[in-house]
Amino acid sequence: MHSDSSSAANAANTVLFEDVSKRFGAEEKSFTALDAVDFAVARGSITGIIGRSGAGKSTLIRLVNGLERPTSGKVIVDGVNVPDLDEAGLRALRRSIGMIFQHFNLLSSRTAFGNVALPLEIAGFDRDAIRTRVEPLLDLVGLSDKRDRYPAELSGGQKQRVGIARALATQPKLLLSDEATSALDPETTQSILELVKRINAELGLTVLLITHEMEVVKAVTSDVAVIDKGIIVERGRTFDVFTRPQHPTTRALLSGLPGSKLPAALASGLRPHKTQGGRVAVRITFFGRTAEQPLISQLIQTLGSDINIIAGTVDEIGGEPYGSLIIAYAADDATCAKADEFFKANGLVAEVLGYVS
Ligand SMILES: Nc1ncnc2c1ncn2[C@@H]1O[C@H](COP(=O)(O)OP(=O)(O)OP(=O)(O)O)[C@@H](O)[C@H]1O
Repeated sequence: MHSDSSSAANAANTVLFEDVSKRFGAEEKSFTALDAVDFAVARGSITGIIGRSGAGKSTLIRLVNGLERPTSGKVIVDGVNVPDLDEAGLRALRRSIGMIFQHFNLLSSRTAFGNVALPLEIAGFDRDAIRTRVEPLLDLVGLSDKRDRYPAELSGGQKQRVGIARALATQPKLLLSDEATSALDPETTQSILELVKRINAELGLTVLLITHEMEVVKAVTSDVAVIDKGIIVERGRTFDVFTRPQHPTTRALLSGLPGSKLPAALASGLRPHKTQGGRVAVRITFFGRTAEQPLISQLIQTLGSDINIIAGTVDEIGGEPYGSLIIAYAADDATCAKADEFFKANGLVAEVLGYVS
């Protein structure tokens, strides 16, 4: 029974963390970097891990390629528990995992071609086999014309493309990305993310990325986990987590996203408590089919009173559209009860932001 369910879990997931804890330091002064983490990275997904500095993101990723050992629990990659591997097993594991980094980690003495070839040389491929493998990879990342350039002659985006081609050289099943776009400008970030998405779709590669950039998670990931002080506090489909964040840490991390900030005039006028004859400001989020219905005119009819539309945005998360609208209406109990009933009946997520006079 148990082995059936675990083999099903291994088929569906490239990485499984089972009750993983990691403590650093001696017993009495030890520091818990990861605490009872249960988390799966679905095969073929682009999964993001977000969290504040020091939350445990890098530790989590270092457990996957065996650079750290868990204090307890299992880290299963493609059906194999990484802490059980010997040196030869770890070398084979690392060949099956590609990794890209914030500062690219290219060898300055080698050309683009030479950097991509390096893991193949280490794995013992001959010159012809290396050329056959490297040239299509340089082509895939759009750098065929830069094959003989040294890193110093390449832009940041081009260096990261070399890093991606190098990560793919040993035909890994899993790509780990550690802040890979954090040193790049927004436009270059966008083009690197497009490349990661293409690789994920065309090669069926599972991608696990850690980042502090919420825009990156929003643009490319299908799934996300939020880590806070070593504990996974929230996880799910990126669309669900980003449109309906439950945990205060998630809300705080997402508050920096464009569109989630309140217009300055509204923010300065918001009060936490009702005032006599005042109005309530509410953010409504629309998804899927609800976005297509004439909900505002229906709401006006339902409430029988005027509604101010204060701000609105339409956006996309992981390719799925959603809209958000901030409105204000009379804050008396009867109107609020009717509005709540309307939101519930129409499957709308409504969040009270505060009160305005
Ligand atoms: N080798 C180590 N020895 C002792 N403590 C460590 C060690 N490695 C990490 N830590 C601690 O574990 C915690 C988690 O570190 P980690 O690098 O995983 O965080 P992070 O979320 O990746 O942070 P950042 O975004 O700043 O890179 C931190 O408090 C860190 O100081």
